[in-house]
Amino acid sequence: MNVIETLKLAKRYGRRWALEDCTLALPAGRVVALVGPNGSGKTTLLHLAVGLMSQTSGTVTVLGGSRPGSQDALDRVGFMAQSTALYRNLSVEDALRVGRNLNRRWDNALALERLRERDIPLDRKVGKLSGGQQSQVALALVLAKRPDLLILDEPLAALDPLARHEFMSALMAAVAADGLSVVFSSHVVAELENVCDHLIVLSGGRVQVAGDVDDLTASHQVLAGPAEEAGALAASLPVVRQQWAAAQTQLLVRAGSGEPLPPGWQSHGVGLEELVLAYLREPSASVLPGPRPAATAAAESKGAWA
Ligand SMILES: Nc1ncnc2c1ncn2[C@@H]1O[C@H](COP(=O)(O)OP(=O)(O)OP(=O)(O)O)[C@@H](O)[C@H]1O
Repeated sequence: MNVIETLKLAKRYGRRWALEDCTLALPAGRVVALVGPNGSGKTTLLHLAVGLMSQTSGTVTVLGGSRPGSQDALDRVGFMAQSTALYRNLSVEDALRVGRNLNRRWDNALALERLRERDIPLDRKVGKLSGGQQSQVALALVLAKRPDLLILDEPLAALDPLARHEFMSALMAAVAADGLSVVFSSHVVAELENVCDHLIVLSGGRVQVAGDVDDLTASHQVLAGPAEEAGALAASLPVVRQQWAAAQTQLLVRAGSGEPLPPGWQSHGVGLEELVLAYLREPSASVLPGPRPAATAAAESKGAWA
């Protein structure tokens, strides 16, 4: 099952396209990182997936075919907006009460346990808590919905490094305990490595990279060697990014040809951060090896997109 599936999804604000020709299939059971520069369309994509706005064209479904905003999706999708969107004048206890009244699958005991573990006082007004505590309250509330899919829009943006670490630990513990699927957008590229197992990079409203992290890192490598031979080598390989340092050149390439490297050249593997930064710096480079959405396959078999 795909937890989010889009087919040629597009959104226009006035005359400006925020998202274009977006075809994705995000498999269940993964922690998906959605990365891209400011204004690349991350929030737009997430808001379309939770049904907070409607698309200009194309389709989007969640959890194997539900329409965003439908009762099934409302019950099973948890969403944490960019600004945690809590009522600042409510006490934590009252925020729990509101959640309990609004959600059919609400697990109050789970929320209380999470808050107690983090020493968050239930009688304190949400607005009087620190930013880190507020994000922990928001996480406790959204997890109390017992979602099958959790969508988080830049959950780390306002947090210091320690609070970021605590937030991600709490999130990963919940993923391990409940097996839920997570999609989150983030600018904190350095911290994705140990967290996500699927990656989407958006650039200028278009999908630039999509795939499982293991596949992406296995299908790229860095070649380093003398600058004078770099041109000929680069011409024969799919180069994502080329960098120069003194007499050395580094090429980040997609799966090499298997041909032996010229003398003086070495290759090594690539980490997720290096890979993401290379694609962010080269918006014209693209790799889309992710699984084909079922909807795409169905449409193609009917000749709809021929
Ligand atoms: N309500 C709106 N009205 C008009 N244009 C909008 C609106 N919301 C977003 N946009 C534009 O759509 C594009 C994509 O915005 P979006 O917020 O989806 O990007 P983002 O990748 O989430 O950015 P950031 O990382 O800064 O949060 C941007 O050019 C933005 O200016």
